[in-house]
Amino acid sequence: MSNFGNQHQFSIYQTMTNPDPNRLPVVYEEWEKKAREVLDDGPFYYVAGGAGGEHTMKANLQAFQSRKIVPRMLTNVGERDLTIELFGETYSFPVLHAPIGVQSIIHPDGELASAKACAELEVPYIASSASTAPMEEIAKAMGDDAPKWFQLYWSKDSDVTASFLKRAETAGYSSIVVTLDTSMMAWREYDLKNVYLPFLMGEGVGNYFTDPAFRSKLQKTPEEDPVSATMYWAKVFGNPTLTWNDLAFLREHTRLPILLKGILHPDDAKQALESGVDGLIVSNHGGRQVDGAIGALDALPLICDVVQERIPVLFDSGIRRGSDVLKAVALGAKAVLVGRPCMYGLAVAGQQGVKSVLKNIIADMDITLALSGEKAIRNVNKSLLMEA
Ligand SMILES: Cc1cc2nc3c(=O)[nH]c(=O)nc-3n(C[C@H](O)[C@H](O)[C@H](O)COP(=O)(O)O)c2cc1C
Ligand SMILES: CCCCCCC(=O)C(=O)O
Repeated sequence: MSNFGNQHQFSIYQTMTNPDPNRLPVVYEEWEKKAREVLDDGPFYYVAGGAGGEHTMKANLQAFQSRKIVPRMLTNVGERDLTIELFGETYSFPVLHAPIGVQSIIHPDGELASAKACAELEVPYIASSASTAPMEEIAKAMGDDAPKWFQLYWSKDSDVTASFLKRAETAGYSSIVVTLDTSMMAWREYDLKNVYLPFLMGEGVGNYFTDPAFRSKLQKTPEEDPVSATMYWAKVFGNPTLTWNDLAFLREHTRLPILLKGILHPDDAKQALESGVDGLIVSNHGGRQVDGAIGALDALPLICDVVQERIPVLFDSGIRRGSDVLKAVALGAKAVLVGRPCMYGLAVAGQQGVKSVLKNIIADMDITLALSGEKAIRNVNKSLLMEA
């Protein structure tokens, strides 16, 4: 049973009789609207926008709408258990903070605010390779006991990749999420229109500019010559030549569990199983990479059919409310990652905003679980759902 759940006894009455003193939004759409008010066009559309005509971004939300929960009655749901097990650890909820880079464009406290909000809630924070703050600072801000994972952008410079893996392990991260769908930036129409790419303004390079392997490749330090350092970053950030055979390199350089993020095709799930990775994250990067790609929730049951619970499958792309978490879990996800909603929380109210967004999703999930007739999130399965 989760401490957070026990301490706070999620109930709509409790929430209403103890209203948030800061009067932060509750409605997801209001967080987004308020974020729009506080952010300039460049940063707002960088976060909110997707690839191409944003068809996949819309398909992500549509995939949730087309599945309906069919609640069960008289099942004694007085006590709920929201905990899950992953890689030998017990986590309080089936909810993690998605890896999100360049958070300094959203709030001056950036990743440190988000990570601290997660630490307060016992929600694992996945620190992005493209964070503005270096991974060591994020880990320190969270504290030793807070659950933290590291997301790897697999650099063309293998010394940098190996160095990131070593640093993550030393800093106390407990799993490595390898994002496969972003070897290069997609065609993002709003960013092109706004001529806005945060990396070219020195955001999101905190892990690179502090990295000994990265620095050793430069003629002048990033402090002396940030332009040349940024050019080297652009050259080595991603590696579109990678193949499944290259995964052995990652295995050789870390003893931590490795999860592959961005899996959508069942044949890739088969390859992943053969390559011996420890987990998968079904994701289309929130519709930010391949416009026209399958809605992520539509891909989830296809991947879970192949995996057959041999390794954990996690999910992201479109989680907005508690019922979305339930639907993803019912379709086979062990846990979900929350992305854009946290960034709207960060924009509006920094650490408190991220905390509030995550707390609301978890409370909504707990109540919806109970009202659907289930008491343990780990027992939720596809019998909870019907296709509309
Ligand atoms: C502003 C922004 C930056 C992101 N940066 C990263 C990143 O650095 N690494 C990564 O693996 N995914 C990144 N993502 C993708 C998220 O991890 C996640 O897949 C996506 O946000 C899920 O879609 P949703 O936010 O619509 O639910 C980013 C997403 C956004 C919105
Ligand atoms: C050069 C591409 C960097 C992308 C890093 C951030 C990200 O993942 C995103 O979706 O934006």
